Amino acid sequence: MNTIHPTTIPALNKELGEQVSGYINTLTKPPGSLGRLEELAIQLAEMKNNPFPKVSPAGVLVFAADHGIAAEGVSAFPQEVTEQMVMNFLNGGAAINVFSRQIGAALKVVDIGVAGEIEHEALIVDKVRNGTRNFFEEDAMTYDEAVEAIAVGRRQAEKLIEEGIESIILGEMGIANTTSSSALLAVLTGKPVKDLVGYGTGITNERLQHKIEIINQSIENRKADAADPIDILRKLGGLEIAGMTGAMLFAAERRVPIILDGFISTVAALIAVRMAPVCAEYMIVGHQSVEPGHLTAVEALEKKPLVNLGLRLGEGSGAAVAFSIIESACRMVSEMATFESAGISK
Ligand SMILES: O=C(O)c1ccc[n+]([C@@H]2O[C@H](COP(=O)([O-])O)[C@@H](O)[C@H]2O)c1
Ligand SMILES: Cc1cc2nc[nH]c2cc1C
Repeated sequence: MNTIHPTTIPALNKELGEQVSGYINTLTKPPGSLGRLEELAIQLAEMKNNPFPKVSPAGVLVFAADHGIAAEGVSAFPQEVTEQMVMNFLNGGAAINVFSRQIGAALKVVDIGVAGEIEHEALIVDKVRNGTRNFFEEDAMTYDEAVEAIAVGRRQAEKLIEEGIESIILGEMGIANTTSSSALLAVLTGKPVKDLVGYGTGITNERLQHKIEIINQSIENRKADAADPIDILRKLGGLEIAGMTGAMLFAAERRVPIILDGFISTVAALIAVRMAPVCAEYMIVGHQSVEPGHLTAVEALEKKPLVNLGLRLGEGSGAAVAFSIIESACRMVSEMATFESAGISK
């Protein structure tokens, strides 16, 4: 049996945070006037153990996988779209390609569990299996498969971090993964499914009711142990979700700031945090997704999204758009003049 890699995530350097907070008050602006940018700058300094942290260049890791639960008619799109969108990522035409180029981020696409076989020189194939099983009928993954998918995430994050990225965005692509994420979140938080489920890629109201019923019945069928994040993940999860969880744990171990995207990414984050609570300290929620469960997941992490732009795409797109705000926080500390250096009276 595979075993989960033990995590050794360092605590934040709070003492340095205090010093950076003092320094920010010497910059040429009324104290506190840069609001959340000031909080971000302090949090990043504490994460990176550096008073002048950098988040550029960012790395974007997109994990793609299929879901057996798609067979229950829970998405507005057919399963093949997962594979087709992977080709679009590889050809540079998806939203995440555009936004990654805009922020100068390296983008890697990992096939961790797409149903079909995709061949492309730029695709990282690190596949655990060809999609999860239909969790309405059986466990989505075996214990070994879930642990392997987490290990894939760790391995791919390590490769990207070794290339010198200063922050990481985890994105995903997987038709039906809002169904999986809603089921995971319901068991993780104990909240009613109907309060968490949304339209995903754009289903009708009628289908939404069907999606809620499928999730409720699946939760009853699978009987996941609410106190065991791996049991929940393997029974109701997705391979790309497990991959993101593993990548987040690894990034936190290396003190690399993690920028969360939407609903699926934040549910993966909550699993990582249930496995290793200190991991939450390394996370920043980039944006608030339209998917209703997202806010529940964000609140469970005790976070606040940076922006709300009405996005519900996934791929890491919202995190990439929010990245510039985080970059501004870094530049504020490293580039602004102090009252003393600028000769301005306090
Ligand atoms: O990130 C989000 O908040 C988000 C919200 C709704 C949909 N998505 C994306 O849409 C796909 C899942 O939607 P669905 O309807 O097939 O479950 C998957 O590829 C996600 O990346 C993503
Ligand atoms: C076209 C399309 C693009 C996506 N990107 C992430 N999830 C997606 C789902 C669909 C349907």
